[in-house]
Amino acid sequence: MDILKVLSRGTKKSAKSSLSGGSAVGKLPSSGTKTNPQLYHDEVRGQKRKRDVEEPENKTPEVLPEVDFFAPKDVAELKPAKRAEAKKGSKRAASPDAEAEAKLLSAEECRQLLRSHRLKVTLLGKRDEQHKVKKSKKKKAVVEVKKDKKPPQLNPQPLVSFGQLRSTYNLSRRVAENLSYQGYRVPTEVQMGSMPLLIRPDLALKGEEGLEKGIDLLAVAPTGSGKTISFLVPTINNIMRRRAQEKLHGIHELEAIVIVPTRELAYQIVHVGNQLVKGTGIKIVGMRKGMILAAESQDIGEDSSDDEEEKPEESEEEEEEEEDEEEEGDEKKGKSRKPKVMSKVDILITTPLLLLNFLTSGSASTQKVLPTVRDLILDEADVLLDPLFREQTLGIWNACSSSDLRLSFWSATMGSNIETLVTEKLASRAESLGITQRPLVRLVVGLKDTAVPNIVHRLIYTASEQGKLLGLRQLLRPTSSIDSGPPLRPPFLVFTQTIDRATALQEELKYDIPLEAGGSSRIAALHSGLPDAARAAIMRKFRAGEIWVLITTDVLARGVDFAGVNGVLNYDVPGSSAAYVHRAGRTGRAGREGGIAVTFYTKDDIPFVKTVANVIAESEKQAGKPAEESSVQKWLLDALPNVGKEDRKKLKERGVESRRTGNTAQITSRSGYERRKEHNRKGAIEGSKKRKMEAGEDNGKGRDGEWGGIDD
Ligand SMILES: Nc1ncnc2c1ncn2[C@@H]1O[C@H](COP(=O)(O)OP(=O)(O)OP(=O)(O)O)[C@@H](O)[C@H]1O
Repeated sequence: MDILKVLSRGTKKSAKSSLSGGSAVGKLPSSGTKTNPQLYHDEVRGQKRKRDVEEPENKTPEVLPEVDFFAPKDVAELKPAKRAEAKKGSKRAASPDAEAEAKLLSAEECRQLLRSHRLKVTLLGKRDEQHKVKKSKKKKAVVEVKKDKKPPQLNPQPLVSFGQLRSTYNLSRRVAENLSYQGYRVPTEVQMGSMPLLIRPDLALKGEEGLEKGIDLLAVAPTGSGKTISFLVPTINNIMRRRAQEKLHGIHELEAIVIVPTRELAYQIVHVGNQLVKGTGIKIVGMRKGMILAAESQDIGEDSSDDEEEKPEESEEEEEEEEDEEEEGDEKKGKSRKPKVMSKVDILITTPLLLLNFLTSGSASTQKVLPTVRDLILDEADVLLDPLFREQTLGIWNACSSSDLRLSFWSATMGSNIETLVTEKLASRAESLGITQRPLVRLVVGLKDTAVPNIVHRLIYTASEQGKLLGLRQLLRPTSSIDSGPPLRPPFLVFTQTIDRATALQEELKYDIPLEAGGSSRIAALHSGLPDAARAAIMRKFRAGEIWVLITTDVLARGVDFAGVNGVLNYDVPGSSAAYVHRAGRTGRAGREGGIAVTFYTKDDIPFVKTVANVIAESEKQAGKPAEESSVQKWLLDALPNVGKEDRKKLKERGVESRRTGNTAQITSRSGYERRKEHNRKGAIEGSKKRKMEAGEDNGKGRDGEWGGIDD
């Protein structure tokens, strides 16, 4: 019965959890222990950090609230005293611009504070020049050019506390209150760096010629570091400020679009956004198939027939009901659902193809444009600008025709190729519109690209595929632990390379959990081959703690926030270092300790393990772990072969080849005879279904051009 006890632990919501048996267990993400969301707070030599002196609210982590990990952070859940406190705080803080300026930190204080939080802000823009030189000159010349043209570093005002959003940056009172209700106490590094830049660039970049009017932003910050709040709060606030200035009350106009790679992430952002817009009148909507938005047609130069078509006014309740239904999926309602005219959307959250389909629907000679959009946000920008989605994403980007458009790009991983693409695209857009290009600022938290510093990493070699299965079963046992480190405890995520393998692994493990503990209902598989309703239901159950082991593909690798997930198991090696970072980053969110990422590898994976091993080594280095204690010893790093460019590309696109076909593609503990018998039982219909699914997966996309699995 031990397994029941162990698995039940993951679902407890109280900080005084029933976890027992060692301090490591007490620190699990699901246990609700206090945490500090700031990953980096190095000492600044010879200077006490100003925020420690000035901001009592910021003295924490001791006073951080206990977190109810799986529950939505709803205002209604907060105690009345806390609500009143939040309200008082935000009212008290109102102040005019002059006062705000007086509160700004000196340039040196900014520099010190940014440095102590490992925040690096640079002005991009000259890179294209560097690249041209790189191609045409010899190596020596390149080095010289690079040295000379290092992008200039900036020291913008960092956000020292959330209270400052109101007192210094004049954030809308409502939004400040809503943010306060979330229970956050200190801004994370990415919030420190980005929010002033996006809310009040004139203050944050005071004195920086040409930047005060506003910037485009490329932000690279670790997984789970609060990027969603970083882009949503400024976006909401900018809409409110502009409407207040122009005395536009009670209107709805599509002003901001957030593009994300998966529908799970879209729903999640709608949910987070809805907490922030309560009482503001702003509507955040998730894009759905058949939804019609207000748009202009580019070719005929006037509104097309379906533009601005008003439907009878809906009551707030009706609209809210519709949004709630999104999570349930459209399938339930059948295909007869009519396309709907949306007249009330201020912020749209969408996957690329859904919106592009709308923009390109209708006559082939017309293309719809969205001139009212002033904020275009690419969350998980590197994947959205990867060749897989690039055309779709750029299609939307091109349709946002406002000369005031502000762009921001967010991810935990951003290759230099993406930076170059963004820089070039911004320049060509400015040229074609005949406008001055906004400056592009890059903000990096920690070291660019490569780390998940606040979790434990383990690389485990098994002699065969069967060994991995045994290993996973071992991990499901209550007494097991990995080496001498903390055990992997449910709830956790298991990543496989393909949809087939996810399904097969679920089949294989479903009787491993005793009936008394919920049996097979505790294990589920989620992938892009499932209908919307099933995906939404699984997500809901996992968040509610009803599912303990969720087997999935890379469809859940990015952005999805399961605060109480204790660990990630890479049953199959990820296809790139970025894929490892994003998968591993599903645990240890908001600085929570005790998260663990385990990666199994077999001899088939050896050519590709070095990328993962490097990320682990870098993560541990950033976390301050001495090299001799690293879980990837130097001898292993030295011994692992380097991966050639071509192989890396192939792996990224297709995964480990042998796992797509043949014996090692199967996950099973059954004998060959049993497997053949089972195989013969499968009918032709089943076979054709499977082929369709594989076709969708082959190009890395699931249905609707969504992020589906392999690739990164
Ligand atoms: N200042 C804060 N203090 C504590 N928790 C926070 C803070 N800001 C955000 N969070 C919480 O941190 C978690 C992760 O936030 P979010 O999903 O925005 O991360 P992310 O940076 O977008 O991660 P990813 O790169 O994986 O998409 C969320 O549960 C969010 O509620």
